[in-house]
Amino acid sequence: MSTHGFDTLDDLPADRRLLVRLDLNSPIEDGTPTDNRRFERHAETVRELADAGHRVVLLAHQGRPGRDDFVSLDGHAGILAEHVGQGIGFVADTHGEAAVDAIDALDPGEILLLENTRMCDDELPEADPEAKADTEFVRTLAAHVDAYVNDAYSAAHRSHASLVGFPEVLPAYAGRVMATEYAANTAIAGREFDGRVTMVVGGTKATDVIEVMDALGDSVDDFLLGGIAGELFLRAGGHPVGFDLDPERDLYDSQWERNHELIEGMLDERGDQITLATDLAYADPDGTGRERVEIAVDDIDEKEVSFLDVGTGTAEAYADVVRDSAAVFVKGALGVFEDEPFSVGTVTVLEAIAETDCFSVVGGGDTSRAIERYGLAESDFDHVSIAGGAYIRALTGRPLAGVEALKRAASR
Ligand SMILES: Nc1ncnc2c1ncn2[C@@H]1O[C@H](COP(=O)(O)OP(=O)(O)OP(=O)(O)O)[C@@H](O)[C@H]1O
Ligand SMILES: O=C(O)[C@H](O)COP(=O)(O)O
Repeated sequence: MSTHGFDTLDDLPADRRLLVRLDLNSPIEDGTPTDNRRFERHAETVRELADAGHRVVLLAHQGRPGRDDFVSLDGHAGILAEHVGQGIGFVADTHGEAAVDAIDALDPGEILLLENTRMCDDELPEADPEAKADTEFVRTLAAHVDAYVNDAYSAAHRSHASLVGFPEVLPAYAGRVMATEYAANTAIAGREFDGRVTMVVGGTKATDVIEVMDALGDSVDDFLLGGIAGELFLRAGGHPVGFDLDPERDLYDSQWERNHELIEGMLDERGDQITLATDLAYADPDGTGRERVEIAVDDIDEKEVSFLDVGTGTAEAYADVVRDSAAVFVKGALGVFEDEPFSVGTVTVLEAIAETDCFSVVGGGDTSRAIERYGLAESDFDHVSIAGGAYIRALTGRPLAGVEALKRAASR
């Protein structure tokens, strides 16, 4: 058993038929997943298991039902195979006859990916591990394998069937990514810093970050906000931003409903710790759609456009705070950095972190991609985590459901 209280691949017996949970949740462009660090890192675990002669059955999720990024894992199999350097079979079934037949037909060293776990009704919503273990999904697949490996650290904060159900009924082990990320993020949670501690908060998952901001209020001096969370805080301050203008897209309003009381309370009680954008950028509707236009927040008087980045003045002010910090934690991008005109906020802040001698962690499956995309060196950051929600929750010292399940399995 590892010092963290769970078993790892070092404890795994030979010649197993393994169910291996990865997190391949990726940005989807035109229905297809885009390659990213998650494939590269998980490929090492998968290669190690296949090379050792195990039969490897992979589980992963993509998106959420009802969202544009809720697609089949067909495309993921090909990208992962490139990184592993070996063919990966794919079956468009989560736990039916086709899935079970394909599992039973595996030879030693072969790899199979099953369909998006979230296409099975038993996977979501969150429930306690015993209830998840008692689902048809878990009972069916568990009967066709010998052991379970969880490598999906970045999804370990979710109490879903594929993360907490299997370790209740099978011998369970942490994969290499799980063990490495857990060790790094847990060590960060216990560190003390001699100087200002800053957290840069953005991205689309405002609900995740707002809860964590509330919990970390005593250990972080400055929160610098962008992305969807940033706009929801501006909305709470009475600005006409942070509303869904496209009825097809649900980015702001439901997260506002869920969090506005918490946001208002934080602004009242610790508003001096929270820095919001003073200018924002949007795409010129009269241009090609990619031309960047900036506007001061105080000059926005109607809900007319969707904002895609913080403004240049905000980005520079945030970079100044970074240069004056002993530690900087990033969760979520300050804008839609994938579209270069709207990368200014994210890249300006990341460059300031890279140039400054502060302790730095950049987290988030999407956000960590900005480092390579804009030519920054990973070595200029202390830790680049492929996890988003799990990494920031770890900073609060809160347990992760998937990790707790591995610990229970090891103690049985
Ligand atoms: N104003 C905005 N409007 C729409 N999308 C935005 C905006 N600002 C940032 N984003 C998007 O946020 C994404 C990154 O944040 P996200 O919340 O998905 O976190 P993450 O880094 O992927 O972490 P996790 O691993 O939790 O998913 C980027 O892909 C970026 O395009
Ligand atoms: O991408 C992630 O952060 C994880 O895979 C969790 O995804 P979720 O936020 O859709 O549960």
